[in-house]
Amino acid sequence: MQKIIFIGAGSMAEALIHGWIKKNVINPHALFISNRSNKERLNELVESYDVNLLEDHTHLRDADLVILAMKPKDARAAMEVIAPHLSADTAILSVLAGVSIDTIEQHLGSRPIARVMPNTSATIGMSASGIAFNNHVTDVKRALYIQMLEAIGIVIEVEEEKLHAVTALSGSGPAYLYYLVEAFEQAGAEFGLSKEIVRELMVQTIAGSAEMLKSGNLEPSLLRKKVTSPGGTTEAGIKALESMSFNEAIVNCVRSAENRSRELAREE
Ligand SMILES: NC(=O)C1=CN([C@@H]2O[C@H](COP(=O)(O)OP(=O)(O)OC[C@H]3O[C@@H](n4cnc5c(N)ncnc54)[C@H](OP(=O)(O)O)[C@@H]3O)[C@@H](O)[C@H]2O)C=CC1
Ligand SMILES: O=C(O)[C@@H]1CCC=N1
Repeated sequence: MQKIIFIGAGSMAEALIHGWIKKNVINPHALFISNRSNKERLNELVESYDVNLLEDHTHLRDADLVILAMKPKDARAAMEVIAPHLSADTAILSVLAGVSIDTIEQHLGSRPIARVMPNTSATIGMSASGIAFNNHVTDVKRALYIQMLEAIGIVIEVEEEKLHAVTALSGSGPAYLYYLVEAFEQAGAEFGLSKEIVRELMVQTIAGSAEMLKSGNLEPSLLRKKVTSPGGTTEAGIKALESMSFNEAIVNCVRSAENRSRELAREE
Protein backbone atom coordinates (compact mmCIF):
# COMPACT_ATOMS: atom_id res chain seq x y z
CA MET A 1 0.00 0.00 0.00
CA GLN A 2 1.24 3.43 -1.00
CA LYS A 3 -0.76 5.67 1.31
CA ILE A 4 -2.02 4.88 4.80
CA ILE A 5 -3.40 7.83 6.69
CA PHE A 6 -3.78 7.97 10.48
CA ILE A 7 -6.51 10.19 11.83
CA GLY A 8 -5.26 10.42 15.40
CA ALA A 9 -1.62 10.21 16.45
CA GLY A 10 -1.68 9.16 20.08
CA SER A 11 -0.54 6.11 22.02
CA MET A 12 -2.26 3.48 19.89
CA ALA A 13 -1.38 5.11 16.58
CA GLU A 14 2.27 5.28 17.61
CA ALA A 15 2.27 1.65 18.74
CA LEU A 16 1.07 0.58 15.29
CA ILE A 17 3.47 2.91 13.47
CA HIS A 18 6.42 1.80 15.58
CA GLY A 19 5.60 -1.89 15.17
CA TRP A 20 4.97 -1.74 11.42
CA ILE A 21 8.15 0.23 10.73
CA LYS A 22 10.27 -1.87 13.09
CA LYS A 23 8.99 -5.03 11.39
CA ASN A 24 9.45 -3.51 7.93
CA VAL A 25 5.79 -4.12 7.16
CA ILE A 26 5.16 -0.63 5.85
CA ASN A 27 7.50 1.96 4.40
CA PRO A 28 7.42 5.07 6.63
CA HIS A 29 6.96 7.18 3.50
CA ALA A 30 3.61 5.46 2.92
CA LEU A 31 2.40 6.62 6.33
CA PHE A 32 0.68 9.97 6.84
CA ILE A 33 -0.32 11.24 10.27
CA SER A 34 -2.80 13.81 11.49
CA ASN A 35 -4.39 14.78 14.77
CA ARG A 36 -6.65 17.54 16.09
CA SER A 37 -4.27 20.26 17.17
CA ASN A 38 -1.10 19.00 18.83
CA LYS A 39 1.45 19.99 16.19
CA GLU A 40 4.35 19.29 18.54
CA ARG A 41 3.19 15.68 18.79
CA LEU A 42 3.08 15.35 15.00
CA ASN A 43 6.55 16.82 14.63
CA GLU A 44 7.82 14.40 17.29
CA LEU A 45 6.44 11.44 15.33
CA VAL A 46 7.79 12.72 12.00
CA GLU A 47 11.17 13.12 13.67
CA SER A 48 11.08 9.68 15.28
CA TYR A 49 9.69 7.62 12.42
CA ASP A 50 10.26 9.64 9.22
CA VAL A 51 6.54 9.49 8.43
CA ASN A 52 4.64 12.22 6.58
CA LEU A 53 2.41 14.94 7.91
CA LEU A 54 -1.02 14.94 6.34
CA GLU A 55 -0.88 18.47 4.93
CA ASP A 56 -4.61 18.78 4.39
CA HIS A 57 -7.63 16.53 4.16
CA THR A 58 -7.79 16.66 0.35
CA HIS A 59 -4.92 14.16 0.42
CA LEU A 60 -7.39 11.61 1.80
CA ARG A 61 -8.84 11.22 -1.70
CA ASP A 62 -6.22 8.75 -2.93
CA ALA A 63 -5.57 6.99 0.38
CA ASP A 64 -5.36 3.20 0.26
CA LEU A 65 -6.39 2.97 3.91
CA VAL A 66 -7.55 5.47 6.52
CA ILE A 67 -6.95 4.44 10.12
CA LEU A 68 -9.22 5.95 12.77
CA ALA A 69 -7.20 6.29 15.99
CA MET A 70 -8.86 9.02 18.00
CA LYS A 71 -10.76 8.50 21.23
CA PRO A 72 -14.35 7.32 20.84
CA LYS A 73 -15.63 10.62 22.23
CA ASP A 74 -13.87 12.45 19.39
CA ALA A 75 -14.92 10.08 16.63
CA ARG A 76 -18.02 11.94 15.44
CA ALA A 77 -16.18 15.26 15.03
CA ALA A 78 -13.25 13.57 13.32
CA MET A 79 -15.43 11.64 10.89
CA GLU A 80 -17.46 14.73 10.01
CA VAL A 81 -14.24 16.47 8.95
CA ILE A 82 -12.88 13.65 6.82
CA ALA A 83 -16.12 12.37 5.26
CA PRO A 84 -16.24 14.89 2.37
CA HIS A 85 -12.67 14.04 1.34
CA LEU A 86 -12.93 10.26 1.08
CA SER A 87 -13.28 8.44 -2.22
CA ALA A 88 -16.27 6.12 -2.46
CA ASP A 89 -14.18 2.99 -1.99
CA THR A 90 -11.57 4.25 0.51
CA ALA A 91 -11.19 1.57 3.16
CA ILE A 92 -11.37 2.35 6.86
CA LEU A 93 -9.58 0.54 9.68
CA SER A 94 -10.79 1.64 13.10
CA VAL A 95 -9.05 0.88 16.39
CA LEU A 96 -11.68 2.69 18.43
CA ALA A 97 -13.10 0.94 21.44
CA GLY A 98 -16.85 0.52 21.27
CA VAL A 99 -17.57 2.49 18.09
CA SER A 100 -19.41 0.10 15.78
CA ILE A 101 -18.98 -0.46 12.07
CA ASP A 102 -22.58 0.69 11.71
CA THR A 103 -21.77 4.01 13.39
CA ILE A 104 -18.75 4.48 11.14
CA GLU A 105 -20.91 3.74 8.09
CA GLN A 106 -23.48 6.28 9.29
CA HIS A 107 -20.78 8.98 9.21
CA LEU A 108 -18.54 7.78 6.36
CA GLY A 109 -20.98 5.94 4.15
CA SER A 110 -21.05 2.37 2.92
CA ARG A 111 -17.45 1.24 2.29
CA PRO A 112 -14.94 -1.44 3.33
CA ILE A 113 -14.54 -1.15 7.11
CA ALA A 114 -12.41 -3.23 9.47
CA ARG A 115 -12.56 -2.86 13.24
CA VAL A 116 -9.42 -3.89 15.06
CA MET A 117 -8.83 -4.07 18.79
CA PRO A 118 -5.05 -4.24 19.21
CA ASN A 119 -3.02 -3.37 22.29
CA THR A 120 0.06 -1.26 22.89
CA SER A 121 2.34 -4.31 22.78
CA ALA A 122 2.08 -3.74 19.01
CA THR A 123 5.02 -1.42 19.69
CA ILE A 124 7.28 -4.45 20.05
CA GLY A 125 5.38 -6.66 17.63
CA MET A 126 3.57 -8.53 20.39
CA SER A 127 0.01 -7.25 20.08
CA ALA A 128 -3.03 -9.40 20.71
CA SER A 129 -5.63 -8.14 18.26
CA GLY A 130 -9.24 -8.95 17.60
CA ILE A 131 -10.60 -8.03 14.16
CA ALA A 132 -14.02 -7.84 12.53
CA PHE A 133 -15.00 -6.76 9.01
CA ASN A 134 -18.09 -5.55 7.25
CA ASN A 135 -19.12 -7.34 4.09
CA HIS A 136 -17.58 -4.70 1.80
CA VAL A 137 -14.07 -5.87 2.70
CA THR A 138 -12.93 -8.27 -0.03
CA ASP A 139 -11.19 -11.51 0.85
CA VAL A 140 -7.97 -10.08 -0.58
CA LYS A 141 -8.18 -7.01 1.69
CA ARG A 142 -9.12 -9.15 4.71
CA ALA A 143 -5.98 -11.19 4.14
CA LEU A 144 -3.91 -8.02 3.72
CA TYR A 145 -5.17 -6.39 6.93
CA ILE A 146 -4.69 -9.62 8.88
CA GLN A 147 -1.16 -9.92 7.44
CA MET A 148 -0.37 -6.34 8.53
CA LEU A 149 -1.58 -7.09 12.04
CA GLU A 150 0.09 -10.51 12.22
CA ALA A 151 3.38 -8.72 11.59
CA ILE A 152 2.94 -7.04 14.99
CA GLY A 153 1.37 -9.84 17.00
CA ILE A 154 -1.46 -12.33 16.89
CA VAL A 155 -4.82 -11.62 15.24
CA ILE A 156 -8.09 -13.38 15.92
CA GLU A 157 -11.14 -12.71 13.74
CA VAL A 158 -14.32 -12.45 15.80
CA GLU A 159 -17.92 -11.35 15.30
CA GLU A 160 -18.05 -7.61 15.83
CA GLU A 161 -20.24 -8.07 18.94
CA LYS A 162 -17.39 -9.94 20.64
CA LEU A 163 -15.01 -6.99 20.26
CA HIS A 164 -16.46 -5.54 23.49
CA ALA A 165 -15.05 -8.56 25.36
CA VAL A 166 -11.80 -8.54 23.36
CA THR A 167 -11.32 -4.86 24.27
CA ALA A 168 -11.95 -5.62 27.94
CA LEU A 169 -9.53 -8.57 27.94
CA SER A 170 -6.57 -7.96 25.62
CA GLY A 171 -7.15 -4.35 24.60
CA SER A 172 -7.03 -3.16 28.19
CA GLY A 173 -5.13 -6.23 29.39
CA PRO A 174 -1.62 -4.76 29.35
CA ALA A 175 -2.75 -2.17 31.91
CA TYR A 176 -4.05 -4.86 34.27
CA LEU A 177 -0.69 -6.66 34.11
CA TYR A 178 1.26 -3.44 34.62
CA TYR A 179 -0.93 -2.79 37.65
CA LEU A 180 -0.07 -6.27 38.94
CA VAL A 181 3.66 -5.54 38.62
CA GLU A 182 3.18 -2.25 40.48
CA ALA A 183 1.64 -4.28 43.34
CA PHE A 184 4.50 -6.80 43.31
CA GLU A 185 6.98 -3.90 43.49
CA GLN A 186 5.07 -2.45 46.44
CA ALA A 187 5.10 -5.85 48.15
CA GLY A 188 8.81 -6.38 47.45
CA ALA A 189 9.66 -3.03 48.94
CA GLU A 190 8.21 -4.19 52.29
CA PHE A 191 11.00 -6.79 52.37
CA GLY A 192 13.73 -4.38 51.35
CA LEU A 193 13.91 -5.42 47.70
CA SER A 194 14.47 -2.55 45.27
CA LYS A 195 11.95 -1.83 42.51
CA GLU A 196 14.61 -2.82 39.96
CA ILE A 197 15.19 -6.24 41.50
CA VAL A 198 11.48 -6.94 41.88
CA ARG A 199 10.89 -5.72 38.30
CA GLU A 200 13.55 -8.06 36.92
CA LEU A 201 12.30 -11.05 38.91
CA MET A 202 8.63 -10.52 38.11
CA VAL A 203 9.05 -9.66 34.43
CA GLN A 204 10.94 -12.92 33.99
CA THR A 205 8.34 -14.78 36.07
CA ILE A 206 5.49 -13.38 33.91
CA ALA A 207 7.39 -14.03 30.67
CA GLY A 208 8.25 -17.58 31.78
CA SER A 209 4.69 -18.31 32.85
CA ALA A 210 3.42 -16.96 29.51
CA GLU A 211 5.82 -19.22 27.65
CA MET A 212 4.72 -22.19 29.79
CA LEU A 213 1.12 -21.44 28.83
CA LYS A 214 2.03 -21.00 25.16
CA SER A 215 4.38 -23.96 24.77
CA GLY A 216 2.48 -26.74 26.48
CA ASN A 217 -1.21 -27.46 26.33
CA LEU A 218 -1.52 -27.55 30.09
CA GLU A 219 -4.40 -25.73 31.74
CA PRO A 220 -3.40 -22.77 33.98
CA SER A 221 -5.06 -24.53 36.90
CA LEU A 222 -2.73 -27.53 36.43
CA LEU A 223 0.32 -25.31 35.99
CA ARG A 224 -0.71 -23.52 39.19
CA LYS A 225 -1.08 -26.85 41.00
CA LYS A 226 2.46 -27.81 39.95
CA VAL A 227 3.76 -24.72 41.79
CA THR A 228 1.59 -25.14 44.86
CA SER A 229 3.33 -27.44 47.31
CA PRO A 230 0.81 -28.61 49.94
CA GLY A 231 1.22 -26.45 53.05
CA GLY A 232 3.85 -24.36 51.28
CA THR A 233 4.33 -20.69 50.50
CA THR A 234 2.24 -20.68 47.32
CA GLU A 235 -0.75 -22.18 49.10
CA ALA A 236 -0.48 -19.47 51.74
CA GLY A 237 -0.35 -16.80 49.06
CA ILE A 238 -3.28 -18.23 47.08
CA LYS A 239 -5.34 -18.47 50.27
CA ALA A 240 -4.70 -14.79 50.88
CA LEU A 241 -5.84 -14.03 47.33
CA GLU A 242 -8.97 -16.17 47.80
CA SER A 243 -9.74 -14.40 51.08
CA MET A 244 -9.67 -11.11 49.09
CA SER A 245 -11.93 -12.55 46.33
CA PHE A 246 -9.15 -12.24 43.75
CA ASN A 247 -10.94 -14.33 41.14
CA GLU A 248 -14.13 -12.27 41.57
CA ALA A 249 -12.08 -9.09 41.36
CA ILE A 250 -10.61 -10.09 38.00
CA VAL A 251 -13.98 -11.16 36.59
CA ASN A 252 -15.51 -7.87 37.75
CA CYS A 253 -12.60 -5.97 36.20
CA VAL A 254 -13.30 -7.49 32.80
CA ARG A 255 -17.08 -7.11 33.20
CA SER A 256 -16.65 -3.39 33.95
CA ALA A 257 -14.37 -2.82 30.97
CA GLU A 258 -16.72 -4.76 28.66
CA ASN A 259 -19.65 -2.74 29.91
CA ARG A 260 -17.73 0.50 29.35
CA SER A 261 -17.09 -0.55 25.76
CA ARG A 262 -20.87 -0.98 25.30
CA GLU A 263 -21.44 2.44 26.87
CA LEU A 264 -18.94 3.98 24.46
CA ALA A 265 -20.91 2.48 21.60
CA ARG A 266 -24.10 4.11 22.90
CA GLU A 267 -22.44 7.47 23.61
CA GLU A 268 -21.34 7.82 19.99
N1 LIG B 1 -4.15 3.09 24.22
C1 LIG B 1 -4.43 1.80 24.06
O1 LIG B 1 -3.84 0.92 24.69
C2 LIG B 1 -5.48 1.40 23.07
C3 LIG B 1 -6.30 2.34 22.49
N2 LIG B 1 -7.24 1.93 21.60
C4 LIG B 1 -8.13 2.91 20.98
O2 LIG B 1 -7.31 3.80 20.24
C5 LIG B 1 -7.93 5.08 20.19
C6 LIG B 1 -6.90 6.12 20.57
O3 LIG B 1 -6.52 5.84 21.88
P1 LIG B 1 -5.15 6.48 22.40
O4 LIG B 1 -4.14 6.42 21.32
O5 LIG B 1 -4.86 5.85 23.71
O6 LIG B 1 -5.61 8.02 22.64
P2 LIG B 1 -4.69 9.32 22.68
O7 LIG B 1 -5.43 10.30 23.53
O8 LIG B 1 -3.29 8.94 23.00
O9 LIG B 1 -4.71 9.85 21.17
C7 LIG B 1 -5.88 10.36 20.61
C8 LIG B 1 -5.48 11.03 19.31
O10 LIG B 1 -6.66 11.40 18.61
C9 LIG B 1 -6.49 12.73 18.14
N3 LIG B 1 -7.77 13.37 17.89
C10 LIG B 1 -8.72 13.74 18.76
N4 LIG B 1 -9.75 14.31 18.10
C11 LIG B 1 -9.41 14.30 16.79
C12 LIG B 1 -10.03 14.77 15.59
N5 LIG B 1 -11.22 15.36 15.62
N6 LIG B 1 -9.38 14.61 14.41
C13 LIG B 1 -8.16 14.01 14.37
N7 LIG B 1 -7.51 13.54 15.47
C14 LIG B 1 -8.15 13.70 16.66
C15 LIG B 1 -5.71 13.41 19.23
O11 LIG B 1 -5.16 14.60 18.69
P3 LIG B 1 -4.77 15.84 19.66
O12 LIG B 1 -3.69 15.34 20.57
O13 LIG B 1 -4.28 16.91 18.71
O14 LIG B 1 -6.04 16.22 20.39
C16 LIG B 1 -4.68 12.31 19.50
O15 LIG B 1 -3.65 12.35 18.55
C17 LIG B 1 -9.10 5.04 21.17
O16 LIG B 1 -10.31 4.97 20.44
C18 LIG B 1 -8.89 3.77 21.96
O17 LIG B 1 -10.13 3.17 22.31
C19 LIG B 1 -7.39 0.61 21.21
C20 LIG B 1 -6.58 -0.33 21.77
C21 LIG B 1 -5.61 -0.03 22.77
O1 LIG C 1 -8.77 2.34 27.72
C1 LIG C 1 -9.30 2.39 26.59
O2 LIG C 1 -10.45 2.76 26.37
C2 LIG C 1 -8.47 1.91 25.42
C3 LIG C 1 -9.15 0.75 24.67
C4 LIG C 1 -8.39 -0.50 25.12
C5 LIG C 1 -7.15 0.05 25.78
N1 LIG C 1 -7.22 1.34 25.89
